[in-house]
Amino acid sequence: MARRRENYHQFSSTSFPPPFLLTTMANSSLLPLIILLLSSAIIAKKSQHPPALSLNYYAKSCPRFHEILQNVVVPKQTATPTTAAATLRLFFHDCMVGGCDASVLISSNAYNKAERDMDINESLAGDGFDIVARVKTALEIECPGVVSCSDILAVATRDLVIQVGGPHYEVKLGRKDGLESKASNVEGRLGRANMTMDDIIRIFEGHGYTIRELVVLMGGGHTIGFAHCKEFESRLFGPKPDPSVHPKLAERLKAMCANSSSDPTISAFLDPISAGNFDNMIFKNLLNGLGVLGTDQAMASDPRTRPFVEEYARDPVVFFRDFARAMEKTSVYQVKTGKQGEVRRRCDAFNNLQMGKSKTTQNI
Ligand code: HEM
Ligand SMILES: [Ca+2]
Repeated sequence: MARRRENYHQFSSTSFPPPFLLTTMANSSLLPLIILLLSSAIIAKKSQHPPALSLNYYAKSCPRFHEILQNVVVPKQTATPTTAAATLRLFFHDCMVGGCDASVLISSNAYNKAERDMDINESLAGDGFDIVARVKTALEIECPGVVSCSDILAVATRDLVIQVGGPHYEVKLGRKDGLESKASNVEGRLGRANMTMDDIIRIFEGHGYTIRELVVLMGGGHTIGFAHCKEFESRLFGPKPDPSVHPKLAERLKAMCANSSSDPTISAFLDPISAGNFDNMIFKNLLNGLGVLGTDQAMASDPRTRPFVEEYARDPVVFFRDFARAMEKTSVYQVKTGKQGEVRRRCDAFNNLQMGKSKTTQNI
């Protein structure tokens, strides 16, 4: 009773409305907000945002990761200089199809026609697959089941780009290997050398790249490596030879590809002037009609891409800076973390060999 009086006294003498009523009012107006916060916290906990990638992901679980990788990569590139280009293309073809998740490394089996058996991937050179497999074997001895094939591919690519003279960029770690690899996922996600610039731009924009990034990636990618005759022959021999091919280059390529029907392995350097080095020569070439692929040459004629070709031909520092940024962006594209993937025991097979059996039978 006394308390009630006391309270009453407080109400009447100090403030109106009384504090307890104020709190209640405040509570009631905040109630929807509190409910919202609580429910979103519950939802967030349920959907458990996947962990982010980090630079020191293997610092505790496999501290010698990078050293072990380098012990395989450096001598392999020295002995087989085609490795860098093979690995860079492999990495790009992986990332563009379902993200950088090593899906391109999976071998087909009786149940599943995998990405690597799509025609566009059949020309991926063996050295890229080989380097990942060898690094994986070396790592499994020291830290079994720890390092993903997708992290190996991403870091090997970066190190090989540097080894052939390209720029450094950071590669965050913690990617998981994908649980799906279907040939039917590839179409429309990678460009082909006979496409129009409209098609190429559409594909790159679909992946979230600007036209500037398209030019730096395509040019940077093709500053090293080879193309088989079938990728550019129509520019030389077709009913209407492409007038944008420099006559001297046309002559050389024609002589080279004369017997390509009997030997389909014949290939030409994508950058005929400085093939082995990662440099901005490819852009200078394009301005002089020395592009081997039709799509590369088209970057120099299309008004949407030409300004960037000119800029990179002029300024190797800007080219390196932009290529590094675009590669760093590529390396985290649609990556899988946490339970979205796995760390494969071997890079060419899912841990569960029956993976996707029922879903993928129709691909065969
Ligand atoms: C839509 C754009 C692109 C098209 C149409 C294209 C097309 C091609 C073609 C036709 C080849 C020759 C393949 C062969 O005959 O074996 C090739 C090779 C290559 N591409 Fe691309 N490419 C594109 C973008 C890229 C990008 C963005 C990169 C990397 C950043 C890249 C990296 C490479 C490399 C390194 C090679 C040489 C592979 C080797 O020597 O083993 N390409 N590309
Ligand atoms: Ca992939």
